[in-house]
Amino acid sequence: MSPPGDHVRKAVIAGNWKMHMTCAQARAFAASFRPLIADLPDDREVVLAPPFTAIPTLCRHLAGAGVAIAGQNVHWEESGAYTGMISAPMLLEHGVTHAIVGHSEPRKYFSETDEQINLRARTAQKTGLIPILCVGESDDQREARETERVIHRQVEQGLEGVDPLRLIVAYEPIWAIGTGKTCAAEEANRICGLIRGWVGHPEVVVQYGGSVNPATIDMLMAQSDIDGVLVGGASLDPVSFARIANYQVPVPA
Ligand SMILES: O=C(CO)COP(=O)(O)O
Repeated sequence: MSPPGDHVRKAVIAGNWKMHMTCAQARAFAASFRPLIADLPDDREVVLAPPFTAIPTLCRHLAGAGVAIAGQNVHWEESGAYTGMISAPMLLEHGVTHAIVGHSEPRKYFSETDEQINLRARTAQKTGLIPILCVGESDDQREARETERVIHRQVEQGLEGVDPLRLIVAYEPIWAIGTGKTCAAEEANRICGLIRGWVGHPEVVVQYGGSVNPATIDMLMAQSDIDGVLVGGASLDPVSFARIANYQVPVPA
């Protein structure tokens, strides 16, 4: 655990657009978003993960704005017969710097395993991308009090052979994703602290994700072990995502 409010790690505010946004919509977003983040304090970084098709547009229209671009996934091979997939060199060619791996949606809809996710994370690092490894328990697992066991396994298997210093881990409880139910800040902080311990390096950046919005961001960022957020729905609107990026930690009374 870190002392409260002592953020030695740079905060990382990331948006995951999932399967939203055409190139035209990404262009309009960039035009509105750019002036709203012009004066961000330098204690934080902003990352956006658009769909693959909107990556070149977003890279071009946010050039010089201080926004890093992420892939929403990355294959473990650098090329090959994998119809429909995108490799790390393909992302790097456009200036992409990060890649989400192990998000609960591909885990659920495409049956991604911890072993595959580990291969993705390793390939990402090997080629120079920073993996954003997502972990988190389902509602049933939470009810069955399996949260710690599930996340411990995801961290241990997902990060085998992965360098903790070129890595972000996002704690995304599945029951909080897209439901409007943000995990209580103290509970999210507790799990993020556990994740830091399991990764075994105090400098690893640990984010929280799950229904983060402009009303909850300041309290989340006030927590000692939450170094940033991974935002879905609220990152589609430039005003709300800019408000999240411009978070202000409340000063204790
Ligand atoms: O899955 C998420 C980010 O990766 C969270 O999505 P929401 O912010 O829409 O709950």
